[in-house]
Amino acid sequence: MQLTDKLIMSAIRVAEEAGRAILGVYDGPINVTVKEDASPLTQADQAAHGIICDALSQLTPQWPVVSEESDDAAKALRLTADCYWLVDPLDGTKEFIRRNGEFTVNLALIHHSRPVLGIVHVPVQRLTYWGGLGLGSWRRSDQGQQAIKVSPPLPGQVLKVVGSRSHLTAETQVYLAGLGEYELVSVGSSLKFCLLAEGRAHLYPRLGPTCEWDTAAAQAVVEGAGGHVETLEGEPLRYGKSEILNPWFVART
Ligand SMILES: Nc1ncnc2c1ncn2[C@@H]1O[C@H](COP(=O)(O)O)[C@@H](OP(=O)(O)O)[C@H]1O
Ligand SMILES: [Mg+2]
Repeated sequence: MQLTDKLIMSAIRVAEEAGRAILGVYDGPINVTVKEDASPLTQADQAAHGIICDALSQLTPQWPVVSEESDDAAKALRLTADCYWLVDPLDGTKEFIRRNGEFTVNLALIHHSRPVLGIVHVPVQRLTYWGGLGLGSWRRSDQGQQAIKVSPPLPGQVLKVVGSRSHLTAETQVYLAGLGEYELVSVGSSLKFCLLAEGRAHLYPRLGPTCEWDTAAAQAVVEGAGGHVETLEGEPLRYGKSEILNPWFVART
């Protein structure tokens, strides 16, 4: 499978277009409904989902699109397709509803169970991260574009840890208590991975539930930046598992 710059740039434009639709909702009244799994859904999740599914289906008709907001038949494609887009149109819906800016648009290309390309767009910051193993990782904002790399803690430096703002579990707190000295920054959505990928955090332990679409794009960005996203057994997170839930994991430099 060939990932050309043209394809990557086109997919980035799709994420950014979805981001503009999300901001259109963010600036007005937000209608919140509750899904079967009790998680919130807004008209912004649905608008972004529609834009992304339509645009990616046109861009790469050979690869199915599986989104958090897809129906069950489309979601099941992740169990059989060799190569597919895995999308979270609006990660951090709770942060979106709170209007704290910590939400992202996430497009991952999965090939043979691995995220080979990830795009994470942060609408409020007009900021996009992308990358993958063998591609490197990049960030682009109004200030310009640059390659990004993870930055392991320097000797004597306090460990910078990122954790969920809305879903920090007791198990994660027990893990943190075993770390010695650390500084915890709470952030919503897949932004946590991006802070690690660009060297602003050292560790993101997630001993709690996430779904495959929450992690795939940002895992590719971390891996392209030289970092790792691993289960507690030290295996890279994989996709197309029989369960949509990921095992607990740690993202690290
Ligand atoms: N009990 C649970 N089961 C499955 N996924 C959960 C969950 N609690 C949180 N998540 C996932 O965590 C994501 C938010 O991550 P964070 O807590 O790091 O901001 C949510 O994404 P959405 O906002 O897209 O629903 C959701 O998918
Ligand atoms: Mg999500």
